[in-house]
Amino acid sequence: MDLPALFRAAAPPSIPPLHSAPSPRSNYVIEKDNNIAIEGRNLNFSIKTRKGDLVPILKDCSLSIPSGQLWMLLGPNGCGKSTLLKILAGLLNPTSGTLYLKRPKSFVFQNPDHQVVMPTVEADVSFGLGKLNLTEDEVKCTVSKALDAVGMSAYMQRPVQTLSGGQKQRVAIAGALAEACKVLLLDELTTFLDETDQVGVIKAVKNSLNASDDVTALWVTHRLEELEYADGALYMENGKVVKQGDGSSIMNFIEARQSSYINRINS
Ligand SMILES: Nc1ncnc2c1ncn2[C@@H]1O[C@H](COP(=O)(O)OP(=O)(O)OP(=O)(O)O)[C@@H](O)[C@H]1O
Repeated sequence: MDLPALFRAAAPPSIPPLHSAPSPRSNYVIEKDNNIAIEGRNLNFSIKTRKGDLVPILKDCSLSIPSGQLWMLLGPNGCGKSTLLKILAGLLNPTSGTLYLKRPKSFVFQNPDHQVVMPTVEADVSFGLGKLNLTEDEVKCTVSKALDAVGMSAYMQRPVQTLSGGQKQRVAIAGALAEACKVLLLDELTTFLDETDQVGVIKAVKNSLNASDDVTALWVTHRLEELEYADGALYMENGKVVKQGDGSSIMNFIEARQSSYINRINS
C-alpha cells in the first residue's frame, strides 16, 4: 500500500465536529485503499483547561486496521481509548494528525439506552433507513438480514424496553449494519453486561463481520478474555498505541507489563 499517497490527497471532513473546533492541521481522506479500514497517523488531541492550559490526551498516536476484521483496543484507565474512538467516530477533531476511515461508520455506545430509542426492535433497526428511499419490502428484508446477523431475528416485534442490555446492544449493532456501515466503533459494550450477554454481544459482532460484506469493527475493552475473539489488537499507554499485533501477542505483552508492574511495587 502506498501510504504517503494515501495521506497526500486530503479531503475536508464530511462530518461536522460536535465538541471542538476543526484544526487546520488535521486531514481526512475518504475511501482510498480497500485493504485498510482505519489508518491514523500522528494523531494529537489536547483539552484546554479552565485556566487556558493545554492538556495533551493523544500524543502522536498511530494505528492501522485491515478491512473485514474485528480488532480490539486495550489499555489502562485514562490512557485515551475513548478519546481515540471518538476521534475515529468524528465526535472529536484531532488537534493534528492524519486520519483515513472507510464510510459509512457507526459508533455504538456503552449504554444501549442512549441508542436504542424506538418502541420496537423492527422500528429501531429500520429507523435509519428512511433516508434511503427503499420500498417497504426492501426495508423489511434489510432489517431482517441485519437482525439475523446479530441473532435477533426472533425479536423483530419485541418492545425494546423488554430486552436485556446485551440484546439492546445487538439491536444497536443491527441498526448500524442495516445502514450498510463499513466501520463499527464499539465503546466498551460489555461493561454493564452479565457473562452470557457479554459473550452474546461479542459473538454477534463476530458473526456480523462474517455475514456482511467488508465490515470492520474496533472494540474497546478492558477484558483480556475477549482477546480470543479478536483478529488483532492495539494496546495504548499514555495517549498513544505502543503495541499492535494479533490477540495472543497483545495478551503476552499486557501480562508482561502487569508482572513487571507487580515486581516493581514489590521490590
Ligand atoms: N473533557 C475532558 N476534560 C478533561 N480531561 C479529559 C476530558 N476527556 C478526557 N479527559 C482525560 O483524558 C484522558 C483520557 O481519557 P479517555 O476517556 O479517553 O481514557 P480511557 O482510556 O478511555 O479511560 P477508561 O479506560 O477509564 O474509560 C483521561 O485522563 C481523562 O481524564
